[in-house]
Amino acid sequence: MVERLEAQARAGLAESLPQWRLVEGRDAIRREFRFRDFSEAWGFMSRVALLAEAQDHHPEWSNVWNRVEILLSTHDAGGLSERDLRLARAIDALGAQSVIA
Ligand SMILES: C[C@H](O)[C@H](O)[C@H]1CNC2=NC(N)=NC(=O)C2=N1
Repeated sequence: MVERLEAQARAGLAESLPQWRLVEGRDAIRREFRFRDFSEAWGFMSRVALLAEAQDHHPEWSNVWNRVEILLSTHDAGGLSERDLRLARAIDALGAQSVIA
């Protein structure tokens, strides 16, 4: 059973994951990544897909050419859990290499 995040972890989100934003109307976080072109965006998505499989935790996402939008929430918990934070941190580490600032 996956537990939803406690108040303390929520309060620290802005500091622990500064590039992610809470989604309005839903217990989820999102971040948009931009790359040089589609090929780099797709390469990033491939790496994220492998991560997601390894963590058995999967993003809701979309891609438009060089943009990748990722939303994280834990379906099994009905909202944010530590699993989302763990995946977000790992995605940040991947995305840092090729994102256009
Ligand atoms: C059975 C399997 O472990 C679960 O369905 C996993 C798979 N990936 C998942 N991904 C996300 N985002 N939330 C989940 O609750 C979830 N559950």
